[in-house]
Amino acid sequence: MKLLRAAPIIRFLIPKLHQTMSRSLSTGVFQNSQPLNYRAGGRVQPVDSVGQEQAYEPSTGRVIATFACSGEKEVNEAIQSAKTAFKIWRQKSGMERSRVLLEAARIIRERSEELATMETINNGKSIFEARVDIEISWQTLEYYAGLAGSMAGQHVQLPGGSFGYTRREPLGVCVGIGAWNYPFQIACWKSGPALACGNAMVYKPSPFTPITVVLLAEIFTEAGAPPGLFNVVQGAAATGEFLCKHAEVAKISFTGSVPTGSKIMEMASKGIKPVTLELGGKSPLIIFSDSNFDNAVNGALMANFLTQGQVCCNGTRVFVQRDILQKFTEEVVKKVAKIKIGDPLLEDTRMGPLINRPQLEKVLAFVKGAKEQGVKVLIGGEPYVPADPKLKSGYFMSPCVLGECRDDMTCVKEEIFGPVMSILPFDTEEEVLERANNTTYGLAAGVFSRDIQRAHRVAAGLQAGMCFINNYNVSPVELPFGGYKKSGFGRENGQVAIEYYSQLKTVCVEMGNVESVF
Ligand SMILES: NC(=O)C1=CN([C@@H]2O[C@H](COP(=O)(O)OP(=O)(O)OC[C@H]3O[C@@H](n4cnc5c(N)ncnc54)[C@H](O)[C@@H]3O)[C@@H](O)[C@H]2O)C=CC1
Ligand SMILES: C[N+](C)(C)CCCC(=O)O
Repeated sequence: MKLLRAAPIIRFLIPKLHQTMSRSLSTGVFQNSQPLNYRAGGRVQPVDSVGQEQAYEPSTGRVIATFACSGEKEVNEAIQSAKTAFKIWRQKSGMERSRVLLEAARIIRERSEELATMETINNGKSIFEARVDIEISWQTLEYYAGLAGSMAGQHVQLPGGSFGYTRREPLGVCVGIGAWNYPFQIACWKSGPALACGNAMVYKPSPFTPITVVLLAEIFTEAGAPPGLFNVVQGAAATGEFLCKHAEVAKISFTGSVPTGSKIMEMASKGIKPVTLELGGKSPLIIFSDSNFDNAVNGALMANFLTQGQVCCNGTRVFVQRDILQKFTEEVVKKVAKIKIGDPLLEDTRMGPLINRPQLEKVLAFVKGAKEQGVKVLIGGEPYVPADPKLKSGYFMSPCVLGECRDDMTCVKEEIFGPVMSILPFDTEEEVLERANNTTYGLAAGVFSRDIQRAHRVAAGLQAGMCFINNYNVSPVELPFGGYKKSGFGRENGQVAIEYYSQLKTVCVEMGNVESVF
């Protein structure tokens, strides 16, 4: 059982366990030729537009898709398409919805190599990681398929034979707005519970990663979803705003940065629409000297370098108890030096390029600023040019570890969203807890210790929605995920996500006569 849950990570760490499948695509060849909008059960060109965007293959810098950003009319078309499907879908029993989700999960599993390849081409993460993302994605749909059949209300007996009952009802047309770091997985984290509860969805991926979400839309249709149940519009902020302001949208679920989250909440407030916000973080990872040393080192790597460090829940502030600081730092640096950077579609690559040039420049500027503030760059933090000539225009950098950091430095306070780990020494539990919590964010946190009482005590004291003990960045779909403080609110995954995609109706039934007071 334990092994099953840990399967993605084990595969990640022990590559040979995964069967290499033949792949028709290699880096530097994919070119999108199909429409990227999806509504009423098919790919369409948008009926109007607000500008144009280009999507890149980050490992080569090539443009792989040029597309129109959906305008107000197209957004409305997608919402009307969702409304049509909602009328059919809301009438289905939980078991009927479950079957569609299970079939979608099966198709994703069957096509996982193709989906992982496309995710790698458009996002830049290594094929190894993309496979894990796809695995988490179908597991999400399976999990919510499992819950769909058992969603139920409550029956309450009242005096005189009267009674009441509650019905768990869908919200209607839900909007999902996604980030570029986990394009397919984020779409599954949102659509899984949304559809299980009987809603329809209009989804807007990040304009940097428009490709794989449309494949998900096709998969839902193939799995038997009514046309319009899951629609895709493409574009950036303007398209997102049309969605958030639309009167017929019942709920918005957003993953992205804090400033955008704040704007979305503001727009949603005008229509009294509920929102789920999965925002950024600057999460602490606390390593006590009594930890299992190798696990702690591996935990710090998992907390910082997945998806080139572009992960909202990354544990980028690594607090290390002073007596093991030197040994820990040396071991981390030794392991970081071995991370294989390069073509993300190659089996042995563990780090691909960042998402785009501005992101690369932003991250390198953080490292430069950190140096100016007095940190010691222990390794990396430089642009990286792979030997393969086709990768010379890719957005690569070497993974970076910063030593001699202080809590007041910019690199320790701000979300970098790149492969940069800051190491900070500490002495006592009380001190480290206070420093760990001294941030406006609260998405995740981690603690490594062999002292179980201390580990649980520290986890209880950490102001973060997702706390890991003796591991980091595993994400079983069964467990709720979401933030405290400015990292957002609402939860994805776990049973609780149902609460965020449904509403409760109370029906009060009188079995006697109406006793009027008039
Ligand atoms: N917490 C997380 O998982 C993520 C955090 N970030 C952080 O945000 C920084 C900027 O990345 P972006 O992709 O620009 O993030 P963003 O927050 O601007 O974009 C996320 C999504 O929101 C959409 N969007 C942007 N403005 C909008 C608006 N006014 N109304 C509705 N939708 C809107 C975007 O098109 C995208 O689909 C990154 O460097 C990183 O620091 C980015 C992506 C994910
Ligand atoms: C899968 N995991 C835990 C590494 C990251 C998921 C959160 C995100 O969208 O950044």
